[in-house]
Amino acid sequence: MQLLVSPSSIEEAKSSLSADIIDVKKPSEGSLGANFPWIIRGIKEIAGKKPVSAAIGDNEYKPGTAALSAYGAAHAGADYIKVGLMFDGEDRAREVIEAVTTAVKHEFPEKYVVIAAYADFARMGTISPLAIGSLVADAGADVAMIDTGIKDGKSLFEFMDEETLIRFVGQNQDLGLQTALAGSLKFEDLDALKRINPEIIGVRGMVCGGDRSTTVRAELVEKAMLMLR
Ligand SMILES: O=C[C@H](O)COP(=O)(O)O
Repeated sequence: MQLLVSPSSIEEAKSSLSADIIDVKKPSEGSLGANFPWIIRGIKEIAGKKPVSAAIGDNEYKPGTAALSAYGAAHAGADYIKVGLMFDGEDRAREVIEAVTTAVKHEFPEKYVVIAAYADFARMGTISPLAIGSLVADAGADVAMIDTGIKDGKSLFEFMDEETLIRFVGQNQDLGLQTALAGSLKFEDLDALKRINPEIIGVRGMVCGGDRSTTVRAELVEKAMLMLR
């Protein structure tokens, strides 16, 4: 299980360097808020061989806009391009997933496309994460992800139980996809996450000391890495 940590600045990225994947985002612009291309590029420069991920926003149904954002993030140096689906409808999701995957893979076949839907989809009226697996696989994207859309402290586990998440991981594996799980995860959740065993877990609040609007702390990233090994 790889640990993905989401810094919002170059300074925070320096505190995140012991993580497996450095995920650039702008939390003030949403759960999967996109940061500036120069921040992605700057973090890529200090990340060395560590893979860099970039969130491109909690996208509404705008395939062209999402594709161009994904292309921009790939050009800025991201190895993983993370796309949130903040709308409803499987046909519309298929269109956006195909658009972003084509935008990235045409020029950068080696890069990973991560498609995220939200555990709290019911309260937002957006697509269920349980509906995206085949769409992600059909488009040739790589990772199906669940995060929480509204960051009010309610965690992934308040919306989805262990059994459902194990099923999600299994379905993705059958489709040849990796799974990423996130959403106000806490150190106390790590045992359950080990049992669920996704390829990637994503955190910010946990390594900020509980409040994701503060800053990433290097010692908490190291603690999480130790607990996962
Ligand atoms: O990709 C992961 C997210 O940044 C998770 O953030 P969070 O742990 O504060 O919910």
